[in-house]
Amino acid sequence: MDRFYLNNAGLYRTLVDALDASMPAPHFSRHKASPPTEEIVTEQPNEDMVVGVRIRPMLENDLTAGFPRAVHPRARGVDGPRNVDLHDLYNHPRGRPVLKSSTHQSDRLFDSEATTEEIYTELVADLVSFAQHGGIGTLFAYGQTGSGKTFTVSQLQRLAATALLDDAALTQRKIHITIFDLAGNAAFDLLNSREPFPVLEDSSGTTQLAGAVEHRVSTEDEMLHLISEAAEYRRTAPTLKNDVSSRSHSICRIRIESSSDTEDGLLYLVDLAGSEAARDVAQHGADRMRETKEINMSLSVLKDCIRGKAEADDARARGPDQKGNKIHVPIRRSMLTRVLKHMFDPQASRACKTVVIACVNPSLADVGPSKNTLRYAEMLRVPVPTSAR
Ligand SMILES: Nc1ncnc2c1ncn2[C@@H]1O[C@H](COP(=O)(O)OP(=O)(O)OP(=O)(O)O)[C@@H](O)[C@H]1O
Repeated sequence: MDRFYLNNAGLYRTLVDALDASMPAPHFSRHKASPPTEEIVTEQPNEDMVVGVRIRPMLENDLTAGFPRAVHPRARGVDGPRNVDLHDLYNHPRGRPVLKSSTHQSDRLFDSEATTEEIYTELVADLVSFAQHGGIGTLFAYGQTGSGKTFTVSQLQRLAATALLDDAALTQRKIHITIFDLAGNAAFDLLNSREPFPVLEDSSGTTQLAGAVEHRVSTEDEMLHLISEAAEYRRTAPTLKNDVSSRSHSICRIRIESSSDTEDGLLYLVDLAGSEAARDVAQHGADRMRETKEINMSLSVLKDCIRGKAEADDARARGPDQKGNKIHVPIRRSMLTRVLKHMFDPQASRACKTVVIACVNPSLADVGPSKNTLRYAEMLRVPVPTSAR
């Protein structure tokens, strides 16, 4: 496929340049929330579940190989700067290759030149403050291997550490950090030499990280040091797209002790394992194939849980006779969703806010996985009703 793209790079550029950027491209259908009821219900984006897209810059090896850029922010003024255009090239059996374009929606878009500081300010600072006030804030970075997830999350961890330990009011409160890896059905403590530990459920159904060491931190330097130590222990393996690809989900959990009787605030920063195409692992044998299958399964369960919870909330907000309680959220189907059960459990009482950053590599070489990432991101967006009369 790479050869096909490179051989037709000139034609591809001509076809993309000839497009009218102000016209919306046909976009993939997005799964809608529940069908309308007799009441009039207006919808707005779900503020508790924000989906952003980060387009990483083209890297030196994409540019030197000659791959054009295939992912672009939609021109401002038509459907706003939040949407992304993606142009793929298809081999036509009876003629020259044809361009197939699609537009994908997001709540917030960060193009290649955006800095992680901007992402922090616009999306993550709110989660940190929410956790400081006793809520549970969770950030996920999702995307194909080599799309910039680890780059993004590692910088966000540092920015969050600075914000938390810079805050004078908070220095009175105790802050604890745990960083661990989930690979298949096993959990490993990245702040204890990658020691495995069990994930258990207590009698009240709450997930417990039995044996994972929680470190109390009092200064920014202490926290940054622990974050660097954990990065050293992360499980990585080379893929076609990334020499140090993360083959596990890495979870940084920061607990902020409450100063009153209320529950402690929690902040989860999750760097998900790269969704990797089968062709990337084919040359690495059966173990890697199994690992990739497990990763893709857990990412699919994560999507089902995020959607299931949002749909249950949505149905409940639409009225008591809706089927909110009957929507199945498959929390138990993967270790990742069991660990993050608090987010998905329709019966959970604690307030949660979630941000997903879908990371994409803009190169034409990765256009297929980028499309999958953008579709995945769209599926996580479940609008909420704002009013009913
Ligand atoms: N916004 C960015 N600016 C500059 N370089 C970036 C950016 N995002 C990613 N990169 C670079 O791209 C490469 C791949 O990034 P990274 O390792 O974060 O990908 P990943 O999505 O975590 O991959 P995997 O899932 O395989 O672990 C790295 O060399 C990283 O430095």
